[in-house]
Amino acid sequence: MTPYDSEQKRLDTVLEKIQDAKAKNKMQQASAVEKKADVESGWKDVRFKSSTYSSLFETAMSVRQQQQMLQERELAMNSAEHQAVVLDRLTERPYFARIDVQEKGTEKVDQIYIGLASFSDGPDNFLIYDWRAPISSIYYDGGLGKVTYETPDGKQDAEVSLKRQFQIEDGKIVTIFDTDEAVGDQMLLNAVSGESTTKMKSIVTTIQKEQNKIIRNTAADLLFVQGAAGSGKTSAVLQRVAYLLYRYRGHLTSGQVVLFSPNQLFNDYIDQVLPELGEQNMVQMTFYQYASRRLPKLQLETLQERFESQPTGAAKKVIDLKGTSVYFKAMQKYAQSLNHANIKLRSVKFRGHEIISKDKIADIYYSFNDNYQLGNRLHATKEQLMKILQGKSGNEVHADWVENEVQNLSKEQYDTMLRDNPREFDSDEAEYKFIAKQLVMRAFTPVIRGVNRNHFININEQFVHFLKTVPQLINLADYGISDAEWQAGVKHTIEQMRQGILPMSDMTPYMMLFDLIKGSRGERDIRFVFIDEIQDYTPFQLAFLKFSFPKARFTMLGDLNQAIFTKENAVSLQDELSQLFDPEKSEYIELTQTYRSTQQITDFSKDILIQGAQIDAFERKGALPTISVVPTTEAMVTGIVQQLASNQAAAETTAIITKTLAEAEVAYAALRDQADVTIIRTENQRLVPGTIIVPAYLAKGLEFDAVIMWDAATKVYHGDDERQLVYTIASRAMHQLTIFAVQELTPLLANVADNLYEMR
Ligand SMILES: Nc1ncnc2c1ncn2[C@@H]1O[C@H](COP(=O)(O)OP(=O)(O)OP(=O)(O)O)[C@@H](O)[C@H]1O
Repeated sequence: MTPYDSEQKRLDTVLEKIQDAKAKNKMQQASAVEKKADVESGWKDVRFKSSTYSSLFETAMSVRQQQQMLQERELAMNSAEHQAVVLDRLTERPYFARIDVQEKGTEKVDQIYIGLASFSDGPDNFLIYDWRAPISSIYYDGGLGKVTYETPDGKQDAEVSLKRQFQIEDGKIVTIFDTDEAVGDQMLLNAVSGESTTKMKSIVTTIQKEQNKIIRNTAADLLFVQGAAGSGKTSAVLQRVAYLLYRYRGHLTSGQVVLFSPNQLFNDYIDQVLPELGEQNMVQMTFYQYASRRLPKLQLETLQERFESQPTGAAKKVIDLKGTSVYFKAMQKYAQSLNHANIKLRSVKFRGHEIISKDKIADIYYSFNDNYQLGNRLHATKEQLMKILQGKSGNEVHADWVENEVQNLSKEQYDTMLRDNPREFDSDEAEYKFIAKQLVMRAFTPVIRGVNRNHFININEQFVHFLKTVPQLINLADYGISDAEWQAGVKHTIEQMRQGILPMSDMTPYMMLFDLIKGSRGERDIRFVFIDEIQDYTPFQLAFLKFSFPKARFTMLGDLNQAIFTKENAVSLQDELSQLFDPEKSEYIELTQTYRSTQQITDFSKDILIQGAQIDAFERKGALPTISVVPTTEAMVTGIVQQLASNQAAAETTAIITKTLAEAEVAYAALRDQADVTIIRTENQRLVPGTIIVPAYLAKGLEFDAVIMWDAATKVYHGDDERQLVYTIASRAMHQLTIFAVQELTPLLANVADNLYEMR
């Protein structure tokens, strides 16, 4: 029998067993549904009686029991349902690889078939191994011969005698491919040659050795991945989430994994990968969304505003300082000092009148001894304030307004207030008192809530006070900032805050200061935090995130070549991180091989950079990028329309990438009557199939078959600090890169070697 025949025979057997399992699963599901229906009918027996406290308690118990039973049944049903989904998936594609392994010390050679999920027809008889199982790692890690792999019990030695890859379609083996390398190049080429879609796909069959390291790392507190554009950072990290959910099954849920992504479009782009792998998506958000959730009342500067404001001179220096770890430390020092003086307060008011003055609150706040931490101090202050409020509310019963309100109650209102209370009072006075007390309590509720929510801390004033104190905490001259320049910055922030706006550079410090005053202990439930495009975060933001998720392990991905916001700061990022995380528990991995683009596009993009990190193109041939310098915008539009038609004929999805939103609008106005185009204006928009027009800062992390760069002229891209932006734009293209410039090509592209592009 040829290997092909014997593999097909085995496949037939496995598929049959999967069918059997499906039939069994159907029965389990039916019985789970039945049981759930039984429980649901039990609701009829739950009586709602509430005339006395004890019967209320009894009802609650019985409801609780019903809920618990329902939950259990639902769980059984879900796991049966989940199993059904897994079985369906396995029917479609049972496995994609096989390795023959002999573990050290044993005689037997095991045939390990690897697929998206495990499948066994009896205890310990695995017909398919999950790609995340410890032994499956061998497949990704190396070729034939001696190998070592990690198991939960430590390292295991083994010998690999066969590595085989399969392509299976509709239950038939289409190709078999034996290899002695990690993952055969041919297979990888097949995988990356496909056309782009609006959704990212999983890379489970072709994970590369270096990526496998990222995916399976469980030891590091900080895993830092530097990788060129298109080197599969995002892909690896999504596989890593799937791996972690598998590895810590039962102890980790997808809700305890957070991914900070560059923009909402990117969230959209990647949201199918985990479901495709049979897992639920983790929590995904942008830093901006995170901040907005925490500061709902303030209007935060948006990505567009941040990108397009491009401050220079002193303003830029001030902003840069606010992103440093020095600033972070200064803030911590400042917060400490609040234990002794300068806490900014607001009086507590009741019905428009001050009932506890700022001075009184300050007296309380500073009445606790020196070893109180800020959090305890605040807590103890709150307790005192509550006591005071309790006393005040007792006295308030006799106030005139209460008497007035009691008089003005309608009969319905009055009766509602008496509901569930014995109607007989000893005296009219007792009844009056009862009603009055309720009115007072109702009026005090917002006051109590306000105290509970720390409204007596004047965080805005406190923040401004911090800003004003900075010159005493940091030697501004070290950052080339004069006192006057700093004060001008403070003034700007105050003006913005008066309008309810918080500038981007103040956003994180503001949250941090409030957290410090509250003694916040962070979100301790979150176990893994992923940050994509790390080069766009400031050291302050990273320190803040570490503080906000104290129990989490961090995976940070970035490409220092693509730092479009922080620019030159990016290089020092690694040093900064070593201050935040124990170097012993930090791991740095570099991905240099790129998969996204053709060799021609990668070589071209690479040449845009000066002193860029290493980039190795994957050998996939394509057309040279083209550059057209045209006399007018009209000529550019004509050229783009032609290019779009030719891309469309080749079934390539195109993105027209502009520098700013304003340019995107110009492009859209010029093109919309001549071609079918959609403009992406904000990060909250959905990605759609077809040609899109998008500003560069929203295209981060995305990829397209073809990219057309809108107006790469000198007047648009002038500064050397825009080099990374140009690189980011060029590296979004998979197969085709077309660049237009009106009148004069930007010097940032003029230096690219002549043989790397075609001039049109
Ligand atoms: N091992 C792999 N097998 C097949 N395809 C891969 C592999 N790794 C990456 N790719 C593909 O390469 C492309 C780029 O990957 P990805 O978007 O993860 O890169 P990235 O490093 O996050 O890029 P960027 O920094 O530019 O956002 C994707 O289409 C992805 O599917």
